[in-house]
Amino acid sequence: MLSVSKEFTFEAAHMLSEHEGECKNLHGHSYKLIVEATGDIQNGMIIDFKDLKNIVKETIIDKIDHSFIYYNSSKDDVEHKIAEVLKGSGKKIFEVNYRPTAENMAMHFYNILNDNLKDKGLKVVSITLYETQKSFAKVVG
Ligand SMILES: Nc1nc2c(c(=O)[nH]1)N=C([C@H](O)[C@H](O)COP(=O)(O)OP(=O)(O)OP(=O)(O)O)CN2
Ligand SMILES: [Zn+2]
Repeated sequence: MLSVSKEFTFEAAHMLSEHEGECKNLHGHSYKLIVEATGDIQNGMIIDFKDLKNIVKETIIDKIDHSFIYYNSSKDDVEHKIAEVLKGSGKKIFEVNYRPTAENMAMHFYNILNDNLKDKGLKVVSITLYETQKSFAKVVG
């Protein structure tokens, strides 16, 4: 199978309130997202890398970069208070209905991109999301 991939980076903060270790604290990551897509070849390309970049930027990166990833059904009141303060002062929040682990975020990004690329006759082969240099989650479609 022939595919194309593009890498993206973004910075974001989150907290894993249920985590028993350090990750229950508010902290940030320099995330790396790798998007792999496939489809028929037209003019020698599955999709122009520039077009793939624009889709991923518009649907994900621009919304999440330098944000607080806020789990809106968190059982942790502190998380809601942080989000409230940030929202109240016009700071950037990326609101989700799941605990923002690498696994859940990778699944969310897979669904967003699959929906968007479908219109162009393309399919997401895999989404890889690095949370740290050594830890990542991967979804294979
Ligand atoms: N399966 C998962 N485990 C953990 C996740 C996750 O999303 N999925 N996330 C975290 C924390 O967000 C944490 O910030 C990252 O954890 P970790 O890889 O342990 O980070 P370290 O930099 O400490 O890694 P080392 O390899 O030990 O340096 C926790 N777990
Ligand atoms: Zn983390």
